[in-house]
Amino acid sequence: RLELKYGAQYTGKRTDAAMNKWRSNRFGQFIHWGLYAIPGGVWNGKTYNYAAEFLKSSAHISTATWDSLMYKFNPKKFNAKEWAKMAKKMGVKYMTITTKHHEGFCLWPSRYTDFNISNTPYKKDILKEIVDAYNAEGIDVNFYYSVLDWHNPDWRYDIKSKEDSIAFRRYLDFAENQLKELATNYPTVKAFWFDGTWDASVKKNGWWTLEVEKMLKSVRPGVIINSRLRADDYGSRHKDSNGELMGDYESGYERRLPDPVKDIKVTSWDWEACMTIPENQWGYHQDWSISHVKSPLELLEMLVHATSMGGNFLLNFGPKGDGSIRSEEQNIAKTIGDWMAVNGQVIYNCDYAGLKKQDWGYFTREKGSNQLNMVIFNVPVSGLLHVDVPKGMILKKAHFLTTPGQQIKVEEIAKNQYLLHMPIKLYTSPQVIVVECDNGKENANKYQDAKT
Ligand SMILES: COc1ccc([C@H]2[C@H](O)[C@H](O)[C@H](C)N2C)cc1
Repeated sequence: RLELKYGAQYTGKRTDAAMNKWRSNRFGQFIHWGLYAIPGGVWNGKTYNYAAEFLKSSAHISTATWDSLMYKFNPKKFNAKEWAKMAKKMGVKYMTITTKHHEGFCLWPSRYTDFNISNTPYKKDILKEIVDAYNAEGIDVNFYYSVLDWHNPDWRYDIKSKEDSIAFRRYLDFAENQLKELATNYPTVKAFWFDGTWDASVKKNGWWTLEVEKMLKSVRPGVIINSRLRADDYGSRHKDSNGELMGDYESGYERRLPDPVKDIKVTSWDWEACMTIPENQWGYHQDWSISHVKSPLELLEMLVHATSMGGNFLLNFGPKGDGSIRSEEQNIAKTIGDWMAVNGQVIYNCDYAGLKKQDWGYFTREKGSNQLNMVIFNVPVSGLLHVDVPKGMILKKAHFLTTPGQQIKVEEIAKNQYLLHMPIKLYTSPQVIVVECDNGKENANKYQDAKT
């Protein structure tokens, strides 16, 4: 083991109330909103297919030109309460919003830069409106903050000279001041989602990433920090040079999910996957025909997949420059929300159930419950759902969540093996079966192991 000054500060999952709430939330809404939403991936009549929040670099736009978009930020159709109501109906328990993305524009009236909402035609503290509206709906609010900052002249991608280190030190002080400002002025913030920390300049300043984590936790006790902020003494990120996870949860899953077999070890730490609806657009893009756009059921399966492996799922929305929400996103919020309204109990406060993954779908289990949840996406033509249970676990009764009176046949077919008989018919949405189980006595050894 290496002696580290800036490595992981503790091992194992946090079990305090704030982290338990973060974990039980399971489903969150990511919001990417900034100046990039105004052009929406199109510049001088040309559509750029790369991520819309990167248009400044895709279209080689000067900082002066890009920054003048600030004078156009006046979202006439913005209504924080409507956003929050839609999110509530979608069934999210938390929301993470870009307070400042790589462009450096701040959605709050920061005293550390003029490149902020107070100098737009909108003027008002739009971040406060959003935080208040979501909190009023009972939704926790987290702040995304990009350390990478294209606007601030003190930002450096690497430290190659004395001048670089002096400038970058100024930048780190600026960023720490902004973070302290956010943690102080928005006291209900529950977590910080750091991004833009992959460059050499940050990796060479692991000490700062720990200082920021400590500062935020002293200003806002209980606050939760993602692993993406952190670099250790040797520039190792997310996990320190001893392989220990830094921050409070792993945030490396971006537009991908851990494999239910190969990555089963993620069940031993907290983690979150963030996901775009198109293939790779976080900020609003005018033309979604340029890539695959995930369907509501595709995204719902990802949410269940994440829960089944003990992780959170953060689904991204990119509001338009005028503050309205595009119809595809409204439709996804409605469809997922309708399912969550009936079946949310297999997601909220649920975790990895400890059973082997099966083809038909995913297991989840509520903390401390003797009830096993089965969420079925792939109905076998036989109607027979195979379940392998850990030694000592016994399956008793089963029924569809929505029809508790109608039993589903549970047939023990071999040692620690069951088949559940699902009525064969057309299913057009993910089905939920709840199974009463007993973790008690050893299975009666009534089956003969093959002599091999
Ligand atoms: C270089 O590849 C990148 C860099 C940054 C990202 C940013 C996106 O803009 C979005 O904010 C995502 C969460 N983040 C990783 C994505 C891909």
